[in-house]
Amino acid sequence: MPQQGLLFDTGPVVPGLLFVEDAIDPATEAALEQRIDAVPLAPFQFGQWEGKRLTAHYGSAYDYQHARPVPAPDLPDWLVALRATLLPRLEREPGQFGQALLIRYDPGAGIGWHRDRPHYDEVVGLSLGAPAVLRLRRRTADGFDRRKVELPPRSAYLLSGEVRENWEHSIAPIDATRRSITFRSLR
Ligand SMILES: O=C(O)CCC(=O)C(=O)O
Ligand SMILES: [Fe+2]
Repeated sequence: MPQQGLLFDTGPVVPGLLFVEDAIDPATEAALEQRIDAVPLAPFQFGQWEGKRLTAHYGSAYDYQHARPVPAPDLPDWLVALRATLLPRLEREPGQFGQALLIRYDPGAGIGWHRDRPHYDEVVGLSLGAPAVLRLRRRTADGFDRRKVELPPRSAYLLSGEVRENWEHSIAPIDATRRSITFRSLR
C-alpha cells in the first residue's frame, strides 16, 4: 500500500503537501484580485494550443516551444510584499521563491493533469475567489492512486518532495471565477 501521508482536516493527502486555511484576510484577498485584474493577462499558450486560463509571469517564464526557461519581468512590489508574509506561513524562505505566476480561471477554465516544469522546485499556491479542488494522482501498476484537497478562498498550499516530484495535479473547471497566485523556487 502507498503511504497515506498525514491526515489533515481536508482528508488524507500526500507527503510534501502543506495546507493553510485563511492564509490572508478578506480585505487582502479583494485587493489582490484587483491587482491581478489590473495586469495584462494573456491566455496560456502551449505551442499552437491556447488554454482558457489567463496568466502573467514574473521572475521566470517557460518557453514551451523551445522547452526552456526564459527571463520575465521582476516581481512588482505588491508580489514581493505578499511573498514576504505568505511564504513563512508555509515554513519557507521568501527569497528562495524567484518566480510568481498570476492566473485567472474564468468560468469553464481549469488546468489539466501535469507536474510543474523540472527547473522549478517547490510550489506555493494561494487561492482567491471561488472555492476549487486540487486533484492529485500518481500512476500505479493498475491505474491511479488519487487524492484531493479542497481549496477554500484565501487558503494556501505547498507542493514539495513526494507530492511535487511523483504526483500530478489538476484543477477542474468550475462555474465561477477563481484566481491564484503561485510562487516557485528555482532549482
Ligand atoms: O491555480 C493553481 O492553484 C494551480 C496552478 C498550477 O498548477 C500551475 O500553474 O502549475
Ligand atoms: Fe502546477
